[in-house]
Amino acid sequence: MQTLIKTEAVSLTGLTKTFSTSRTKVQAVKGIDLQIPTGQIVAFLGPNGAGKTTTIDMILGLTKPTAGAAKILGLDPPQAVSSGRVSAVLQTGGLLRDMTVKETVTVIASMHGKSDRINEVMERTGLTRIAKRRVGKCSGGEQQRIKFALALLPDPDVLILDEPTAGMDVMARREFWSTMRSEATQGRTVIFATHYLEEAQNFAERTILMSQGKIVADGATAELRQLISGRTLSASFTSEDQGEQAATFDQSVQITERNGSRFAFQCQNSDRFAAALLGEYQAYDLEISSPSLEDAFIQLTKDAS
Ligand SMILES: Nc1ncnc2c1ncn2[C@@H]1O[C@H](COP(=O)(O)OP(=O)(O)OP(=O)(O)O)[C@@H](O)[C@H]1O
Repeated sequence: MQTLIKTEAVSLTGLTKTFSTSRTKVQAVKGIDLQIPTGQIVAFLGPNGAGKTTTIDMILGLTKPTAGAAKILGLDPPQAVSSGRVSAVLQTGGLLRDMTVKETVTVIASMHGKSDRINEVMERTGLTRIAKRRVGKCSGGEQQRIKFALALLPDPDVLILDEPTAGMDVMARREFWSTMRSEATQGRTVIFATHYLEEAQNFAERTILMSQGKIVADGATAELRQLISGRTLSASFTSEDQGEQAATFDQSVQITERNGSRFAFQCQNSDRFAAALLGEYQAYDLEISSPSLEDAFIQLTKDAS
């Protein structure tokens, strides 16, 4: 009987990268172990300097790991990339400014032997209407879309995108993700790095949280959402006693900061608590905020240690 072994799209073992400069050593990635099955849509989420780009560069074979290994589709990165089964949209890497959008797509398509896909890919990535524009005249967001089109030309099995919406406004971002959604079908693996929790929430089924070169959480995006679903409410009271009283509203309420008669609380049921603060507890100057990604990282890193 034949045994079918399913190849992982990406497999990282003890992946480590240390950059040495004349003065210091920066441990950008600190021993990551990770398996991404084919067909999964995965977000690498993390603040600046978390190690997302370095990890992606190692997956693509653009940087050599200091220790450990990266495999993509069961192959060494350079082999996988040259097979045309892996494409990337990177932050760096320029386009030729004097060429038009259509010329750019045409040149790369002919290099891949995919000239038949030019019109389809341009249409799908919304480039048809700016086909004659010179690349140098395109906005940052439009240039990102050109890179995206180039990455789609070979019809790759694995698509890797490093902050693909950098430089796009809210509308352009929305449009980009709606195009992406239709591209992420038929078993294509999509891995993207982002700073935006919202992008991970809306698009990825799995989110890998990175902080300071390590994975601090890895799971279904919906679970992550739960984890940071609480709210912070800040309010002023007529007396400190009133603020302390308010903290007894329910078990989820915790005082996180106090400054005289101004208090900050964390709680789960923010709507009900806000109503009680303004009514029952006679609070004023109420502010409600969601925990930032940074807050979540601090919490998760604390939990992990
Ligand atoms: N070539 C390099 N030489 C020295 N340090 C580097 C180099 N590349 C990255 N680093 C450092 O490694 C750490 C991780 O950087 P990396 O770019 O991977 O993070 P990131 O999560 O992608 O951040 P961003 O969201 O800002 O792109 C940072 O501290 C960065 O300064």
